[in-house]
Amino acid sequence: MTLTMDETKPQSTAGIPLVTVRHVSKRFANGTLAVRDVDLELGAGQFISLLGPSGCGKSTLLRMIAGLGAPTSGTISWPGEQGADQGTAGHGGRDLGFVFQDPTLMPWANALANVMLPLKLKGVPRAEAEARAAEMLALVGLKGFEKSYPRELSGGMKMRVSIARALVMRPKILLMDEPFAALDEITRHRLNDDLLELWWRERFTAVFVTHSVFESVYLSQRIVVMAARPGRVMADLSVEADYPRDELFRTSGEYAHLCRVASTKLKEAIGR
Ligand SMILES: Nc1ncnc2c1ncn2[C@@H]1O[C@H](COP(=O)(O)OP(=O)(O)OP(=O)(O)O)[C@@H](O)[C@H]1O
Repeated sequence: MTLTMDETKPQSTAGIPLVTVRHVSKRFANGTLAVRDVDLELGAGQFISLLGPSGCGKSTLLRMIAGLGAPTSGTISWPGEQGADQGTAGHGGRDLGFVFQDPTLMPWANALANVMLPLKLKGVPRAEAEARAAEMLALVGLKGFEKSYPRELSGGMKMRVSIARALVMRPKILLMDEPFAALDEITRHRLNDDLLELWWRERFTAVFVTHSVFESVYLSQRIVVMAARPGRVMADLSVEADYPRDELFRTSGEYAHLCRVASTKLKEAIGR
C-alpha cells in the first residue's frame, strides 16, 4: 500500500472521465471568491474525497458539479453525454444523486414514501416504485423499517434513508456533502463500512466531501486536498490500498501511515 502524490495536475483516469471540471471559479455576489481555477477529472467508478478546512469551497464545488449553482468562469462537462456542458446550466435531469449533511426527509412520510419520492416525480408506476424503494432500503440495511417515520429513526438510520433516496434512481454519480459529520463515531464508522460495501457492489462514482483525514483515507481511492481563501486544489493524492477495507484496515499501521501523509498535506494546504 502506498500513498502517492501529484500536486501539479489532476490525476489521469482510465477511459473517458465522467465529469470534467476545467478552470472553474466561483465568486458570490458579495465578492467572496469561494473557488478559484479548479481543474479536476472525475473518473467513472472512482471513490473521491474532497478534503479541506471549513470554507475552502468543498460544498460550493460539489454543488456546481450537481448543477446547483453555475461557475462564474470555467466549465463543468460530462464528456460521455451529448451537449453536456454544465458551465451555465443546471444539471438538467442529469444522472446524479445528492446527499446533504442533514438527511432532509419529509417528516410526514414514512421511510418507504421518502425513498419513493424521486421515482414518483419521474412518473414510475406506484407498484414498481414501491418495490424499487423497498429494495433500496434493504440495500442500506433498513429492511423492516419501511413503515417507520423519520421521528422514529435514529440519526444514522435517517441518513441511510437519505442515501437510499439518492441511489434509488441508480445514478452514475453520488455526491455527498459531509453526510456523516453530525453522527457519533461508532455510527459513522458503521455507515462508512456500509457505504463502501454499497459502492463496491453498485459501482457508482462517489464524491465525498469531508474535513476528516481519517474518513477520507478510509473511504477513498483518491483525495483532493483543498485550501481556503480562495478555495483551491492543493494536492491530489492517490490512496492505493486494496478493498474491501474493514476494521482490520482501520487499525493497521498502513492506515496510520496513510493518514499521516494525508494529514501533512492538509497542514501544508492550510499553511501550517
Ligand atoms: N451563497 C453564498 N454567498 C456568499 N458566500 C458564500 C455562499 N456560500 C458559500 N459562501 C462562502 O464561500 C466560501 C466557501 O464556502 P463552502 O461552503 O463552499 O466551503 P466548505 O469548504 O464547504 O466549508 P464547510 O466545511 O464549512 O462546509 C466560504 O467563505 C463561504 O462563506
